[in-house]
Amino acid sequence: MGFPPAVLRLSGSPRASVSRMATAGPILVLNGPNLNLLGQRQPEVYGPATLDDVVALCREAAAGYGREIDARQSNHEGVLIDWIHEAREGASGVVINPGGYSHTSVALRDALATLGVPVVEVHVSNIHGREVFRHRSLVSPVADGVICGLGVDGYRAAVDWICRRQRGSGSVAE
Ligand SMILES: O=C1C[C@@](O)(C(=O)O)C[C@@H](O)[C@@H]1O
Repeated sequence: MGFPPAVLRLSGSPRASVSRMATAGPILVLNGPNLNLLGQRQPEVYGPATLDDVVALCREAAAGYGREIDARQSNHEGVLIDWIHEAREGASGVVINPGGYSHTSVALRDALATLGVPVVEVHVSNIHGREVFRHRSLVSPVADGVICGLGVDGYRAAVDWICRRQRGSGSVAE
């Protein structure tokens, strides 16, 4: 059975619920290769919003819960991995659009699998309605939820979900 045009799969996986919930730290919003070109790149696929717009809407969503965003973008796999390692120390959650690395990077997946905070994978486009090579994400199995096809609103939904599930947990609990 295929996915409908817009896919929102958010599961409360045991991984995040048993994990370290450090809600004091910022939510890391990580964007991978070519996402710096949002708004210019294939607007018929990715829409008119820019990466700055994405960051602004994430900050707005987080601010509603008194939370902060740490937004970063890189075109380099190793840099993204280093930032995920950094997130192990202080981030309270990760929203990641791995771009093309979603479909190729075992290393990125392995880095994400080391995290003990909620991870949501976001794709602006509906990857399941596009080329077959985009249908499989190596990252999805280690994410708590996957949102695709909602345009940049998917980022807002991801931040909102992390904030909601951590609301009230306040402090670090092992
Ligand atoms: O760079 C991207 C963007 C994307 O992650 C998205 O947001 O829809 C989908 C990927 O297949 C593509 O390589």
